[in-house]
Amino acid sequence: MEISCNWLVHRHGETAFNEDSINIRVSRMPRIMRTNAWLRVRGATGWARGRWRRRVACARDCKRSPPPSDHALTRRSPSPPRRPTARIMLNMKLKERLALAISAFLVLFTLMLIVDLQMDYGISGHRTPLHGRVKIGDDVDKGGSAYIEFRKRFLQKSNGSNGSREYEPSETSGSADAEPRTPAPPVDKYEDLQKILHDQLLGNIRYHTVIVAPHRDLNVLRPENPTIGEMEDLESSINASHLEKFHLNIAQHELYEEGEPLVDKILKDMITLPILHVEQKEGGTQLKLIIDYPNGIQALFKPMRFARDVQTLPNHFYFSDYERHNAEIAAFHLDRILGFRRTVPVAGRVLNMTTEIYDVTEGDILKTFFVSPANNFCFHGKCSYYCDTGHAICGNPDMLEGSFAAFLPSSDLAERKVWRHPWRRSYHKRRKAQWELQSDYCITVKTTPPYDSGRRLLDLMDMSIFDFLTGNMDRHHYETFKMFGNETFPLHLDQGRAFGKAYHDELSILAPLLQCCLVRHTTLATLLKFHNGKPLSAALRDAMSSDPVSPVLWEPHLAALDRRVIIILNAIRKCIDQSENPNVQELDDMAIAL
Ligand SMILES: Nc1ncnc2c1ncn2[C@@H]1O[C@H](COP(=O)(O)OP(=O)(O)OP(=O)(O)O)[C@@H](O)[C@H]1O
Ligand SMILES: [Mn+2]
Repeated sequence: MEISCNWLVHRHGETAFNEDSINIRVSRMPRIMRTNAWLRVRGATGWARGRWRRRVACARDCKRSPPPSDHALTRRSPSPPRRPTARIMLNMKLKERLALAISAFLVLFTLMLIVDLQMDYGISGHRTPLHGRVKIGDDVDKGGSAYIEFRKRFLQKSNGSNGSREYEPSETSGSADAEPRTPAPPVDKYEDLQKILHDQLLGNIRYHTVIVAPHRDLNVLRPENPTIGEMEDLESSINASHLEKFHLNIAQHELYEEGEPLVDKILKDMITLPILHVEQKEGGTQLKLIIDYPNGIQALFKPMRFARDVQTLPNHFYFSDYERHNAEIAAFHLDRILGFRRTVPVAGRVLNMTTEIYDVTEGDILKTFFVSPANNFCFHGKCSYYCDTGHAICGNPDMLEGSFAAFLPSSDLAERKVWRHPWRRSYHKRRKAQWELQSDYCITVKTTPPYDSGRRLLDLMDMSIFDFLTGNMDRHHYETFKMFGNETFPLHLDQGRAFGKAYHDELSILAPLLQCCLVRHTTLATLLKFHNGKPLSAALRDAMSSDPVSPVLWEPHLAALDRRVIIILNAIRKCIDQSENPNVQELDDMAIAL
């Protein structure tokens, strides 16, 4: 079986997948069987070689004299006459019969594969269909989540087939040109949701299964909220930089306080201070530079690669998408506007590549600088993705735009813990993650520390909303500050792959919210405020207008935000419906079946 799989997969040219599957199978066997498995593989090769030699010999001799076995058969004449097919089968040697059987099996298998693709249904159950349609979770919702139900309804109203929706430019409140548009006033004000919030504040609702009231939310209660400075017993000196002061002010429950004046000062520092030194950052997949300013201030630089209106290539997966510097800037402002305050300050700036990069760096990166055929100054650095001449970063002719993210405190001051995101994607073109296959996945997460108590699960709901708004599918890990233990906020770090598709709303990013049906009162209140008041697009546009590289976002991306707020509100409403009428899904399923 291992051999035939090997053959099949190689025919499709998928060596990596093949090696994986073979290794997994072999490594699961007991040691002695593993040896046998390999012997079988080796035996097969020897067998094939022997067969090839015999065929060559046969090509020389067979025509002249029939093989001895044929003579033997002709002598056994008294036996009763057989049907022609049976005779052919008998005349065949064992190995030829074997070969015929294998060929027949392969033809059948290929047919099954074709049928499988047509039906969009994985043969193994764990194999993702090869084309773009994504089947998420079981058909029947086992965990009381609203995911399947919501997706069905969502799709009934849309022309998409993959649990998400594609829009034509004319369909959205924004247009493909860069003209800002004011969206029409909302038809549905979500008064049902507003009423729940109101009742919660009045204390009329003590407990709600979907909306977590402020008096139950540790992010609001904050029984303790020490800062890094307090934990480490450090105070900033008079001549400390804004960034140092900012570091010491980072608290257990937020990166910075609402209205913190240091944030704007840090933005200004990163935009205006001279650049003293530049070095490529180790780790990560795409090129990033560490920028040194005077007074020990540092920033993480991501370069501009494309114009604002260049979207994710249709055939690119989320994990092979390029990073966009402007997504980092926009996500910082969005995080601040939404009141999360979990993203480091990020600003845009245009650099002179000669004096502000080339002249102040050293090492191997220097060897990657060149002048392009269009006479622009370019470099590509060294990294695991897109660091070659074909994907170089080029100035115009030597001026380069980029994002500058304030550096987090060093690990000497505040070590960070890296967590695998429970709803991380598979990062494989055909494999699915567990949450995509299991509709009651949230139950598994909810019962596993640190998601079984405290604020963490609610933080993931916020992150899912934040990422859905920006279209970021690349949330594989997240980080927290170790010194605060588990009861602390997760950083919203790395939004390089956000804002890639302005006309596509990727519903699967909302899976944590839809599978758990849980949201903070405060987060819902913020979304309703933008939906019924000044739209999120307008608030973000205003917030980013003072950035040196403004306009930071292409207008259709801003318009998408208002559209996505509505989708989130609908999702929350669906969750509430489901919690109040747990049998509603069964009824809907019956209705669909009829
Ligand atoms: N502002 C920052 N200050 C200090 N370190 C940072 C900052 N932002 C990111 N990092 C660190 O640098 C690493 C790489 O950053 P980032 O995730 O943005 O790059 P990336 O190339 O997109 O990585 P990946 O490909 O793994 O997603 C992160 O794991 C994080 O620990
Ligand atoms: Mn990244």
